[in-house]
Amino acid sequence: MNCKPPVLVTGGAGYIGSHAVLALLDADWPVVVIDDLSTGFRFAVPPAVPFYRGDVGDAGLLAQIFAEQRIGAIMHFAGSVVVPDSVSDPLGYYDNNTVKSRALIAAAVAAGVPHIIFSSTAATYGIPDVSPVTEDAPQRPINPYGWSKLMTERMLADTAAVHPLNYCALRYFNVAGADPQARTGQSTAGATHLIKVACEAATGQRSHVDVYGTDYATPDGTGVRDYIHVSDLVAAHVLALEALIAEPGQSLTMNCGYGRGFSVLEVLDAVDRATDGAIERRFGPRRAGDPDAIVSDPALIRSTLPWEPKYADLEQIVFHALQWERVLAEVWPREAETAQQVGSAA
Ligand SMILES: NC(=O)c1ccc[n+]([C@@H]2O[C@H](COP(=O)([O-])OP(=O)(O)OC[C@H]3O[C@@H](n4cnc5c(N)ncnc54)[C@H](O)[C@@H]3O)[C@@H](O)[C@H]2O)c1
Ligand SMILES: O=c1ccn([C@@H]2O[C@H](COP(=O)(O)OP(=O)(O)O[C@H]3O[C@H](CO)[C@@H](O)[C@H](O)[C@H]3O)[C@@H](O)[C@H]2O)c(=O)[nH]1
Repeated sequence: MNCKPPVLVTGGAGYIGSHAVLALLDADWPVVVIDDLSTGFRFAVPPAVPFYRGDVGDAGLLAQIFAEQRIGAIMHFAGSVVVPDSVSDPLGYYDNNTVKSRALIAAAVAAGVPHIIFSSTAATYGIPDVSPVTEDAPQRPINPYGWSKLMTERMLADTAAVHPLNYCALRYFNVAGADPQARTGQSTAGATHLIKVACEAATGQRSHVDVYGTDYATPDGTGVRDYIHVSDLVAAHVLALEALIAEPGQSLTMNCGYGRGFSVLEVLDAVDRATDGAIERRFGPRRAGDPDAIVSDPALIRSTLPWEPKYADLEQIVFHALQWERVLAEVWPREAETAQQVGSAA
């Protein structure tokens, strides 16, 4: 008999959340999803998983889910994720990421749900003085997105201090790639993430890739980031959940990255090698708010969790991202259409 309690995955129809659902199921955790499908896709969640289409800020719905499903832990992915949009619509971002996270935390406290894992971000560090970045580096976000996440980290810390709840805030660096079995991937329309954009260009869905800035203080002048494979990232979530359950008095805040940076040009070279192609590169000005380089120091997560990344390799990240792009182009548009028809009929 499976005695693991059901895990509520908020944003489980999105890019990272849908991988978390699969990782939890693969590890025999019962899973329940809440997602408003604002950027997610119903087809990304296996049909057998209980699915609530709704808002993570809806206290009544949350109370209903906690009672109906006997939720024992939450993985909170739901949110708005496009940094430039947070600059043009700060109140929308504070609402969706901060105010609704507050509602979720309050509902968890009211229902006695004892564990929360939260999607935080390297964007809470802003432009770091030193890279690799350790968790005790100053957190000075440079956009509302980063602030909206930092405030949620703070709410969790203050809440855990006075309620019987522990949490794990995972500060993701640059998430990329897709499920190696191509069961899910990044399906976001109009995505802005470099590896997704480059894979769309390599598969003929875009004419070119804009390279934002060539005068950064990096070896080739383009921005350097620490790309983490989404399957390794969600594996860390499952281990973090086990750690929270094992040590209920202890909360955790950890970077999620590999500790190795790649420049924009190195990423484009890797995609070219994988496809034996040559993506057109258009060199342009810097994008506002981009740091030169941001790379994680992964020492804490490596010493805290028995986490052994399986795909810590740019070639594999690109391979899986391209594999998903091909699946998405050929198969999923039909699925998406069907799912949308079902959704609108419901
Ligand atoms: N992708 C990255 O590189 C990255 C980096 C750092 C942190 N994160 C964080 O990881 C989380 C997941 O990001 P993603 O890349 O999978 O984005 P995504 O847009 O693919 O997924 C977000 C999901 O949440 C759902 N959602 C949004 N608002 C909701 C609401 N109010 N109620 C219910 N559902 C809602 C969306 O429909 C979507 O399915 C986000 O919190 C994001 O801030 C992502
Ligand atoms: O078309 C593009 C897209 C990106 N870049 C560059 O590629 C790098 C990576 O950019 P992107 O993939 O957009 O990621 P980031 O801006 O680094 O932000 C991501 O990674 C952060 C953590 O580091 C998360 O907080 C954010 O949610 C997530 O979007 C940066 O140097 C960009 O300037 C380009 O040159 N051209």
